[in-house]
Amino acid sequence: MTSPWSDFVRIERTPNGVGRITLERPKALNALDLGMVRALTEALRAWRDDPTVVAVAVRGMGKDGPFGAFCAGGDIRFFHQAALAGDARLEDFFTEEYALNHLIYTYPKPYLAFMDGVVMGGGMGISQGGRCRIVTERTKMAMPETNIGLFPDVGGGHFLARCPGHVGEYLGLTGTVIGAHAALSWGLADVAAPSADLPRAWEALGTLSANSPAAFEAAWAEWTRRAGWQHAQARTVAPLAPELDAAFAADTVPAIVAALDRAGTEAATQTLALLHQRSPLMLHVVLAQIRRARGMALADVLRMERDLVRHCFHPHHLGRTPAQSETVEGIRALAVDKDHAPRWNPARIDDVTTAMVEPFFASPWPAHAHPLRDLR
Ligand SMILES: CC(C)(COP(=O)([O-])OP(=O)(O)OC[C@H]1O[C@@H](n2cnc3c(N)ncnc32)[C@H](O)[C@@H]1OP(=O)(O)O)[C@@H](O)C(=O)NCCC(=O)NCCSC(=O)/C=C/C[N+](C)(C)C
Repeated sequence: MTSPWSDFVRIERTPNGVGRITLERPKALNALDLGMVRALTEALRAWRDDPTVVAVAVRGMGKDGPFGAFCAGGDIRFFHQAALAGDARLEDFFTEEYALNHLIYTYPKPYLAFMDGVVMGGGMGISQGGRCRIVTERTKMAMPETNIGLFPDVGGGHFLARCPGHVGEYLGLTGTVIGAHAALSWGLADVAAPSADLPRAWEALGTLSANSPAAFEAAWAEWTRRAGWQHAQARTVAPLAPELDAAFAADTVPAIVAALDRAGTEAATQTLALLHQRSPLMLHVVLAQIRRARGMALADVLRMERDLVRHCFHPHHLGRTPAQSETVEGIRALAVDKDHAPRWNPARIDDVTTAMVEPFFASPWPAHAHPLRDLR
């Protein structure tokens, strides 16, 4: 049945105690709106507290049926409209989405994410905290937010900071799209499956016999091994190209740019071209976000990101209104006017100052009034 919170979320519980969720908004690549976030949260809380439920799985509906697309992130068109209209639901969305991400990370039962097709932004937020993150040859994974004048949130600081070497900075700043191989190598997936296997795997969830979450996890692991799926432990880590890793180790964005310029390889030149398309302001913010997140617990990372997203849409410290925010401009260019020509402000990486970046990290709320104060 569809959730009472959203027609875009189908919720079912199999007789053997597996909660199954299907995102059903294929025309927007299953982009998440507030109703979908609430539907997921309510289902997950109910199943967490139901002793007869042993595991949960989530997938997306593609244009030709189940699978083929997981989730392209938060509904950026809604962000744009809501920011321009001063719609208070935007703030609720941010708080509730981050709380959902935290719920998934701390979920006491196996959470399986079938990450077939597009997995971006908020799609990473509802999968990276899972215990079994399944990718396929069709997976297109990214944290593309610098392309829309935003930053890799939904726990991006947490999971990007934990990638090997300086992969996290590379992915977060450039928004590069990766496939199954890189996702497995860099700790962003647990198992790779042929997409053709997914329908029977989904059905198998309803047949595995397990009377506890631990027994389910063991039975599922055995099923995937028999199916010949490739587990992350079996892989050697494929590093980022050495010149990219060295460049993204630099202390500042201009120093990263200079290092890529000096390296001059094809990979460095392509990476440099990507960086020059992104919001210069947000490149600086994202570098600081990932570096700070390395020393922080998940709940603190999400609180920091909640502060950052508030400043992104209310950039008073830059003397700008919500309508003049870098994010509203980035979404306009990508998904509203679709001219793909954002007018970033400042336009040049070298023109971003510390005084523009540092206030993003000052919380607009005292600790006792923070919207995510209860996360542990
Ligand atoms: C590269 C993408 C994913 C796919 O490109 P494509 O060419 O294969 O498909 P197309 O762009 O035509 O998309 C099909 C339709 O889906 C709509 N769409 C796609 N993504 C979204 C989205 N995130 N929100 C709303 N609608 C979306 C797209 O407009 C098309 O609709 P029409 O046919 O024009 O009616 C490409 O779609 C893309 O780059 N999408 C954006 C990806 C992105 O930036 N994701 C991150 C979003 S921010 C986020 O997730 C953070 C959330 C946290 N928080 C809320 C707290 C800020």
